[in-house]
Amino acid sequence: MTSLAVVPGDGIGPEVTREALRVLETIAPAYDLTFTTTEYDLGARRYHASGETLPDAVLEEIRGHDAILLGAVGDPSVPSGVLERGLLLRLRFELDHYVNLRPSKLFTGVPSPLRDPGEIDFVVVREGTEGPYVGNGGALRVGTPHEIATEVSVNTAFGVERVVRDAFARAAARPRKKLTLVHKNNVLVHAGHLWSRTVDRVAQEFPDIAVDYLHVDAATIFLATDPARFDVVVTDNLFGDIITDLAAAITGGIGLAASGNVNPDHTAPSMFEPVHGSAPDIAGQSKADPTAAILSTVLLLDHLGHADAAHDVQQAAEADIAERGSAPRRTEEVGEAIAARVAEGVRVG
Ligand SMILES: NC(=O)c1ccc[n+]([C@@H]2O[C@H](COP(=O)([O-])OP(=O)(O)OC[C@H]3O[C@@H](n4cnc5c(N)ncnc54)[C@H](O)[C@@H]3O)[C@@H](O)[C@H]2O)c1
Ligand SMILES: CC(C)[C@H](C(=O)O)[C@@H](O)C(=O)O
Ligand SMILES: [Mg+2]
Repeated sequence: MTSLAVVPGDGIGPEVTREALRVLETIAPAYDLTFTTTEYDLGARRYHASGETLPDAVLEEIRGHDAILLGAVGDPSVPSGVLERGLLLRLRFELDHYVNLRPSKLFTGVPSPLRDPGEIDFVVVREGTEGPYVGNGGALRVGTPHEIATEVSVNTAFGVERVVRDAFARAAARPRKKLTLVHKNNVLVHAGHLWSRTVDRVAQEFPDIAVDYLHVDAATIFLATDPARFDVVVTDNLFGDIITDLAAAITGGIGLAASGNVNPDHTAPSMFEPVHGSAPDIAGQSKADPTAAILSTVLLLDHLGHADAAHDVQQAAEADIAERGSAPRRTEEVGEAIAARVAEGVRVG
């Protein structure tokens, strides 16, 4: 019995989460899995009704689950940052999701905007609990011409080392055995040198891994011109946020990009969600591609130790992606098609 906390959230979040759950329910019987789901009404509606973003008691309830499936958070009716920080980042921080795992693969049949993309298959290991995201800042003389705003990036030896170790272990398990540190150590010398020194030190324990370094600005050049050079990328919270939207764009779009907020030590449930946001511009119109949410369930299944089930869902999604034409499909059509392929694969297998 696997207990899932489900946070559909805002905008297209509920639309894509519904399809992800449909696929999980389809794969479950083939592997004798049982998912019990508890849905949490968190996001803009709750905020307007009660002023709450993530009450402590709800956080503790969520903590009691095996994993979390999240849709997206954020709404134009709520001041920017309230839900993003108060709900999404709070979950990542409180549940110690220090590995934000974001795989990027150019699937067969997907047109890349790059003229000559080559083979794109890399994973970004984005630090998830530190950096400029920690909320260490403030503003003075707000609204005056003399306003001063700070947002201090916090990087600890402990936090950097644990995510760097995780990235090396992932690189060691992949055939190309390459790790690229992406930072900006020519300018952000305090944080950057901590990251570089940590990578150099941990590298000594992984002599088979080829280690590379790119400044983040140059990394965007290579993501657009030679993405095949990347295998495992390790980077800080903010750089990882930015380069993974670019990574999604070069591999067919944000509708295909999955992520896991992973607590590798299993001291709290990990959380799986598409890389994209609540997309208010298309919300409520069944236009959202649920593939990213469905591929996030692959990461969820893998994390919970159900590699075979994960493989089946991945295959079903990739088969659908390979054969989808350019005609727009409704959100539920895509979910139903992938679920049907899961069911078919299950029957055949
Ligand atoms: N993890 C999250 O919950 C998360 C991630 C990013 C942004 N956000 C929040 O979402 C809100 C909107 O942010 P944004 O506009 O910068 O980013 P966004 O990812 O929501 O949308 C960017 C563009 O991509 C499109 N898009 C996104 N997902 C899609 C899908 N599944 N299928 C088809 N098209 C899709 C949107 O229509 C939009 O044009 C903000 O409140 C932001 O803070 C939340
Ligand atoms: C909404 C925001 C807090 C979030 C982030 O910056 O991590 C989002 O952009 C993402 O990529 O998951
Ligand atoms: Mg982002």
